[in-house]
Amino acid sequence: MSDSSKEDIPIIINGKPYPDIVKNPLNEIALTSYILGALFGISLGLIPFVSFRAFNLYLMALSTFHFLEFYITAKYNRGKVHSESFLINNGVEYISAHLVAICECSIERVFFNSAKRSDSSFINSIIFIVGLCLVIIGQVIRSLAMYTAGQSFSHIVKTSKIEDHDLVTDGIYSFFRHPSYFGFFWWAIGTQMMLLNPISFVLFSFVLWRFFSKRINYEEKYLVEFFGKKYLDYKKTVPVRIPFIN
Ligand SMILES: C[S@@+](CC[C@H](N)C(=O)[O-])C[C@H]1O[C@@H](n2cnc3c(N)ncnc32)[C@H](O)[C@@H]1O
Repeated sequence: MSDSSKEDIPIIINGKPYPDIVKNPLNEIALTSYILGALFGISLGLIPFVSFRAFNLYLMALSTFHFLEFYITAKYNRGKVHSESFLINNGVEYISAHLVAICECSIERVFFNSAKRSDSSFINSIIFIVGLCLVIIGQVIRSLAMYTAGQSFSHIVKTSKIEDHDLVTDGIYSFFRHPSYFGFFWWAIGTQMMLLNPISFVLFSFVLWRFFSKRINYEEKYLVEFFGKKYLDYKKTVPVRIPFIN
């Protein structure tokens, strides 16, 4: 993921953390927000005129996700907000996975048109609806996690404890041990179900599961180091709820 030098100690003004203007070039933030808003608006506006509506919904889900990553950080964790908080530059694997998904649905749309239609069979309709629900629920859980963790949330895993990092065990963290990962996992899988993309569905499930399994292990080593027995007790009582990750 991104460069850790962007996550330094926050600037404090009147006792409150304030977004660092150097890390938040206003022209870049404004342009990124404009592009994400335009993508959302154009995709929504074209829905009545296109036959593959799931693709428009997918673009709307993508633009909403990236907008909210920045917005929630700016609102509830403003000392840590920076231009990369949009998480658009989320690593080669992330961008490649979405490019593969777009290629898959374009190719299948040309060669297996009826199999891509959510109204062509009962099974397709169910997969599409479940996918849409996962996207919405996944997004809500992810955003709620960022809001609940507040200043303790950081897009980059902390390897040394900073002063404003408290252990969060309330709200959505009392039901999921890693709610933002749980939300992202199902959001991403949901996008591929919505698109009726069998290959990317398997690819996303496998790659994300492996990524979060390793990431949680790594993250928890530091959480135990920072919070000791408190974290171990929390770990014992609250599950991750991503299948086969303890
Ligand atoms: C990208 S956030 C993800 C948080 C959490 N894993 C989740 O899925 O909601 C990563 C940062 O959150 C911190 N973190 C994870 N769980 C935490 C908790 N329960 N309380 C406080 N900080 C936590 C980690 O130390 C790490 O620096």
